[in-house]
Amino acid sequence: MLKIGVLGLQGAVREHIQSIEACGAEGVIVKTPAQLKELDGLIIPGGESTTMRRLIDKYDFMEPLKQFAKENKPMFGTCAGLILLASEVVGYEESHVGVFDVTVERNSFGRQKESFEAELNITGVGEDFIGVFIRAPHIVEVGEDVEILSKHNGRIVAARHGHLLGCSFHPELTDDHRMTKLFLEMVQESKNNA
Ligand SMILES: NC(=O)CC[C@H](N)C(=O)O
Repeated sequence: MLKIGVLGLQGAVREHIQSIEACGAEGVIVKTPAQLKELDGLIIPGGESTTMRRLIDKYDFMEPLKQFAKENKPMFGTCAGLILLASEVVGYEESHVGVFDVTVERNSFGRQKESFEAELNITGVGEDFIGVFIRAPHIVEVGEDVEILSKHNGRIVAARHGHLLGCSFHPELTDDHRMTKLFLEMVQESKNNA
């Protein structure tokens, strides 16, 4: 059985665990860097990226997270998690984990649209996926080898680069587990290749 961790420092952790379990994998709440060693894949959840970053530093997660990506272990960042994985964040000099070759902009859907739902078509997932956007970032630009999976109103809201996946919205907040399933397929693929 695949073992998927959810970084458990802050944010929508439990909902991701439920989605992972609904897809038939084992979900683990990750509280210490040592736990990363036993995982096949890791989800960085939505929440508040600045708070999560502070906790990543406080609990010495930064190097182990970079190492995890370097070992080609799949990572999936949702909303704030996407911001944490991105190689560039608009308006900030430094990225956070910085392993995902995309530029993101925070809170980029405007004040009047702090939170909304939208029907999305997502490559590899399907049509009519309800994306829940909460003070969501969007992807401004992607690197050469990054595949754009979905756009909303012309803005990129999901992308994949090899073993890395990111989306602007919160797939764990609906009962539609197709996005989690896509990630689990990536994890299985990477495990088969290892
Ligand atoms: N729902 C979310 O994860 C919001 C992300 C938040 N706006 C941030 O910048 O971290």
